[in-house]
Amino acid sequence: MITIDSLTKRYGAQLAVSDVSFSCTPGTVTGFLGPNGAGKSTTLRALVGLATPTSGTATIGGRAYRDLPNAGRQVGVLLDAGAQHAGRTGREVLTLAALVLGVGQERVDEVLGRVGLAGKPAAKRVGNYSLGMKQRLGLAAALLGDPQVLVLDEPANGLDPDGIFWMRGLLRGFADRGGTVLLSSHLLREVEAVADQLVVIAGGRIVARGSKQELLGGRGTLVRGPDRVVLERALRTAGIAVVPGEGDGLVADADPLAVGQAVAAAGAVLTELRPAGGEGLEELFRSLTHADGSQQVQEVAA
Ligand SMILES: Nc1ncnc2c1ncn2[C@@H]1O[C@H](COP(=O)(O)OP(=O)(O)OP(=O)(O)O)[C@@H](O)[C@H]1O
Repeated sequence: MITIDSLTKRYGAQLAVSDVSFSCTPGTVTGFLGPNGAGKSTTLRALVGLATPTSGTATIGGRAYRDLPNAGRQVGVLLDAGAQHAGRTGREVLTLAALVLGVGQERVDEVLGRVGLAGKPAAKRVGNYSLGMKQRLGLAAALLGDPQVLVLDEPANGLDPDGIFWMRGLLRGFADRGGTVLLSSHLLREVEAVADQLVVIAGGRIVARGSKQELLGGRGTLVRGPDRVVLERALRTAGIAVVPGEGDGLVADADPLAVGQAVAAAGAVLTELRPAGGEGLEELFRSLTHADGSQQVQEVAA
């Protein structure tokens, strides 16, 4: 269990993180989302003892990271994949890490295979690795101690689509076996496919938090047709409440099957029928990641 409680971190006059609270439970993947400079890395660094909170706490299993006995056996951390020693081979990096952690050398081969670096890639110098290979090596190092918790900062950076798909499977499997995963990203869609819980940060503050279902699932069914008035009448006649949706759409308070049946019974025409929702968080996210880099912080119901 990861618990971030009223965490605030200042760097001089710069308030990097302000009163951030959330928790991550075993068996789940939590996506920690926010635009560049939002405070994700600072929060993760405070969690693993690399930044000292100005106030508040960040704990794992109720203890500060630096108070955990042999922390690497309990928490796998990947913060900066580029930080590996460029002159060592991938295998050497892991062999040294295994010595420090006190795990057997057979674990090195095991994790190399698990991240797809077994064989020739493991014998290459890290300086010659692509960013995607460095991410895989960083993940191998995080998994080496067979931890129950993973803390990963932008782990999909540099991975190609196959690599991203592979990583999702790995993280999902880790959580399904009871592990706790906290991963940061600045891309909503990247974590949506794997996370159960989402925490959105902007300008150092939490702006949305909840299960993926709550934040993206939305409620009701979005419908659109060539004649909005006819469509609305058909739904109301069937006893289905209707409110205006995005653009010229309508959001009906019923599941897609009931909505489709009501519309068919009235002989009305549909051009779109789908579960409503997601627009709120999408919209918030878009407004937080303007192309000009400006940020607007909005409070949304969490
Ligand atoms: N060591 C530091 N000294 C001064 N300011 C810092 C330091 N580290 C981070 N900051 C500032 O704190 C804020 C949050 O930065 P942080 O790196 O946590 O954001 P982030 O969400 O991880 O961004 P990115 O997606 O770009 O990595 C930024 O304004 C950043 O400039």
